[in-house]
Amino acid sequence: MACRYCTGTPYFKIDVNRQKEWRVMAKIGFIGMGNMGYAMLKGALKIFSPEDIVFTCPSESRRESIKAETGVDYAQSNAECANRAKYIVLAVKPQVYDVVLKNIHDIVTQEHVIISLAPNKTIEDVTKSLGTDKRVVRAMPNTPALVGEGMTGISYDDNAFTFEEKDMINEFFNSFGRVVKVNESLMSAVVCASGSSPAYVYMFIEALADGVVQYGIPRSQAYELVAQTVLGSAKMVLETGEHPGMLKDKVCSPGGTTIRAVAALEANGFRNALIKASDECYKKCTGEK
Ligand SMILES: NC(=O)C1=CN([C@@H]2O[C@H](COP(=O)(O)OP(=O)(O)OC[C@H]3O[C@@H](n4cnc5c(N)ncnc54)[C@H](O)[C@@H]3O)[C@@H](O)[C@H]2O)C=CC1
Ligand SMILES: O=C(O)[C@@H]1CCC=N1
Repeated sequence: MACRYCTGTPYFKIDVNRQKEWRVMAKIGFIGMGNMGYAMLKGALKIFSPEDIVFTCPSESRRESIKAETGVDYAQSNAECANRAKYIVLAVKPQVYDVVLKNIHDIVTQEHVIISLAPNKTIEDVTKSLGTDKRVVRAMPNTPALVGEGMTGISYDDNAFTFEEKDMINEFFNSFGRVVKVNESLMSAVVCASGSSPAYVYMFIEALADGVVQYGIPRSQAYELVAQTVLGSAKMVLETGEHPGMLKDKVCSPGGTTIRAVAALEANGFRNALIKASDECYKKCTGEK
C-alpha cells in the first residue's frame, strides 16, 4: 500500500546546476542504518515505497546490502540525504550527533522535519546546533519496529507543524507499530517503558526458557512457548483494557501452581528489580549519576 502523502513530486527546489545528482527526491531520509534505523526502515516499507526513502550509512558493504535487500537508495553523504528528503531521522548514536548536525547544518531549512532518536538529546539541544528556527520531533522508538510491532513515544511543539505534517509524522510511526504523543518532560520515562525495555523482555524470555529446558523441553520449543505467551499476554492488556493485576488474578487458581510461582517471584524481588531497572535507565537518560 502506498503512503497517501507520496505524490512523487520533489519537496525542495534545489540548485540543479550545483547538485545535479541530487534531483531524485524522497520523503524520509535516515541518517544511520544501525539497529534502530534499519528496524524503522524495514517497518516503514510496509506502507512506504522504496522511492519514498533514502538513507546514509558509513559502511559501503552495509549500504549495498540494504539497497539490494530493500530497493531503497542511499545518499553519498549526510548532507545529500538531508537535501533529498523532508523528514530526516537522526538514527545515530548520541556521540556522533555533533558531527552529523554539522554535516547537515547548511542544508536543513525551516521546511524540514528533523526526527531525533537519542534518549539524552532534547529538542532544544538539537535546535541549538541547527538553528532555533528549525523544527524537531523528539522520538523514542524500539526495535520491534522491525516486525511492525514497534512502540514509539514522540514529543513536539504542536504549533510548529501543519496538520498534514502531523498526519505524516503519525503515519510514519504507525507504519511500524503504535505511537503516543507525550510532553517532552516525560520522554526519559518513555525510554524506560518502551525504548530500553525490549532488552528486559528478551531476558525474561531467555530466563523462563532456561527454567523449563531443565525439565527436558527442547530450547526452540521453550522459546516458542514463552514468546507466544508474552505476545498473548501483551495483547490481553492492550485489547481487553483490564487491569494487569486482574488478568494475573485470573491465572492464579486458589492453592494452584501459579500463585506458588508468583510468591516465589515476589520473594526474589521480581517487581522491585524492574522498578530499580527503570530508576537506573531514567538516571542514565537524564545524566544523573
Ligand atoms: N537500538 C535501540 O533499541 C534504540 C536506539 N535508539 C536510539 O537510536 C539511535 C541509533 O541507535 P542504534 O541504531 O541502536 O545504533 P547503531 O550503533 O546500531 O547504529 C548507528 C548507525 O549510525 C551509523 N553512523 C555512525 N556515524 C555516522 C555518521 N557520521 N553519519 C552517518 N551514520 C553514521 C553507524 O554506522 C550505524 O549504522 C541512538 O540515538 C539510540 O539511542 C532509540 C530507541 C531504541
Ligand atoms: O540503550 C540505549 O541507549 C538505546 C536507547 C533506548 C534503547 N537503546
